[in-house]
Amino acid sequence: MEVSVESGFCSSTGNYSSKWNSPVLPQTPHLSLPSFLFSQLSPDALLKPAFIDAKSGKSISYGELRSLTNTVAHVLHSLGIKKGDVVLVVAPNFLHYPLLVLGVMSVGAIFSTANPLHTRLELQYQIQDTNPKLILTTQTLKSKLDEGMGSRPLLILLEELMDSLLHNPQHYPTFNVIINQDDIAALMYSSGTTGKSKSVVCLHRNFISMSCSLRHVWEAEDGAFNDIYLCVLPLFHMFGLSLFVCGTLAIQSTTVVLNKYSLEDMLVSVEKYKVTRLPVVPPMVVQLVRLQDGVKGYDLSSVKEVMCSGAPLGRVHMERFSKCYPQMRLSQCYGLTETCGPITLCNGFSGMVHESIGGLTPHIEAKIVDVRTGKPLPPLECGELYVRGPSVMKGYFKDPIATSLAIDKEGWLQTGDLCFIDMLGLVYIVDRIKELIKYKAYQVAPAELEEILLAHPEISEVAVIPYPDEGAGEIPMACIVKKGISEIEEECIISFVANKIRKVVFVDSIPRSASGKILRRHLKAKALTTHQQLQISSKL
Ligand SMILES: CC(C)(COP(=O)(O)OP(=O)(O)OC[C@H]1O[C@@H](n2cnc3c(N)ncnc32)[C@H](O)[C@@H]1OP(=O)(O)O)[C@@H](O)C(=O)NCCC(=O)NCCSC(=O)/C=C/c1ccc(O)cc1
Repeated sequence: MEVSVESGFCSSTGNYSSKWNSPVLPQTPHLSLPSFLFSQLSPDALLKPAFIDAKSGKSISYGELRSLTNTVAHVLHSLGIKKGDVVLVVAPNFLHYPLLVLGVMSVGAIFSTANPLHTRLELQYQIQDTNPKLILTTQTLKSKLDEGMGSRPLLILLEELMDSLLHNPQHYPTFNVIINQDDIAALMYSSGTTGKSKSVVCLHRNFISMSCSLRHVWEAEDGAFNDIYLCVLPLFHMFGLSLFVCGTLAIQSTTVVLNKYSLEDMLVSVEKYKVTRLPVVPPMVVQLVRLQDGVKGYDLSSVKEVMCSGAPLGRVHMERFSKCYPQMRLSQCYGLTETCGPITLCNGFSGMVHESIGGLTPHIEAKIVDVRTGKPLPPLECGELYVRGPSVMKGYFKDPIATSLAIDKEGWLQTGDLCFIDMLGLVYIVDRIKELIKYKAYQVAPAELEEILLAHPEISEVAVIPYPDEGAGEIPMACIVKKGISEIEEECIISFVANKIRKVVFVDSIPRSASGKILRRHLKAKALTTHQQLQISSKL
């Protein structure tokens, strides 16, 4: 086999392998993510804060995290939660969020999340899909979950649960249940490459390997144990969850948690806690550049690295950022909900790599596949990125068809992203093939909005596509064919989908392939020019 040391490309298989030497993954079949993380705890870390609440300064040490995780497991058990039951958490970030994740997993139950910004209908869809036995939510969000539930799961307020846990501490023996690495640890929602959002089955094995990889890569840099991370990313999505439950706990560093992102709160927290690493999504980078004058009053000198992911970051923003903040390294990483966290990272690569999303993380293999021929391509040639490795999901929950379309028999996951890999093994994203819109780095599935819009009596055909926007990255735009003599207007359409469409263009027809599939690329180009023309004429 001819494997290039520089690129990791094997000319006989057409596969790229990670350039990292691979950390040993635990082989014992009986292992959960929490027991793995706590088995690695060093005595030095026991009194060290694992998480700090940015606003109040309250913290939870590694020792407390371990004992409280055990308490949560006992409490959930006493509520009738058993191995394999789904526990849904609908909440924004808070100090004890990671504790709940670990507690649910420790009882052998399946942790699931929902975006607290979801509408009542979206929450209902998720509840019907995963059938949780217990929902944990906040007082403010309760009313969204209360009404219209069919067979009602048990609902507990997080404020009450946390209050009783923290104010009546009890000493429990170590909770004992056999959990296998191949048991399901979490169900997380993703749009995949096509269609409506689906529930991704993440095994303990997936998260354990993610923890091992992140630790291996992050520890390669000096001082990882003393790093202070700021968590401004939502923990109910995989980017945040993987970094702050699998990653930072594995290297036993400290994470400062912000309940809700605002630029000002982020800057105050960076200064107050001397944050060293700042994982962000592109809209935050854009804001840091745009509002740089307001940033000048803050001491940000502690920040070594800003790690950006979740959506593409335009070259122009990277350049502006590097000019404004020359002391901070801006790096990108890349992952999908389906890969249970990052599978490329820039750590370990020096020089001008900031346009790349980094090199493959340990144990991850990749293929760049020619979209027309299906053949693997060598370095510098562009095709769809396929990945394989121990953190790749088991599949989509109760959806073997979607699973087989996403993962082939050899275990390759189709990412839906058009990429190339250079001679140094660095990966670059060129375009997106999948039908997905990234609004503020949140995934928006066109099929979901199209289904709602088609139910409108004055709409005969619709296609939802991404439209570029500097602040949000992309906004969902609906291309609408009106029914008959309808005079329906943009505002009416936007409010019909609870404001989830931000622009509308009216078209005569939706271009489709011979098999009836919407030709989105064609439409994107056409809608873009039509919209620009409309904008120009409205300014005249
Ligand atoms: C800080 C942001 C960028 C801006 O904050 P904001 O302006 O205060 O906005 P909000 O978060 O309060 O509100 C979001 C907006 O998005 C809308 N929204 C809210 N969820 C939705 C929705 N699912 N549909 C469609 N509209 C919505 C919501 O209605 C609202 O609309 P609007 O007020 O009109 O702007 C914030 O949006 C934010 O935290 N975004 C991050 C999203 C995020 O974590 N994305 C990652 C998803 S997981 C993934 O795809 C990748 C995994 C991954 C794994 C490993 C890696 O290394 C890399 C990646």
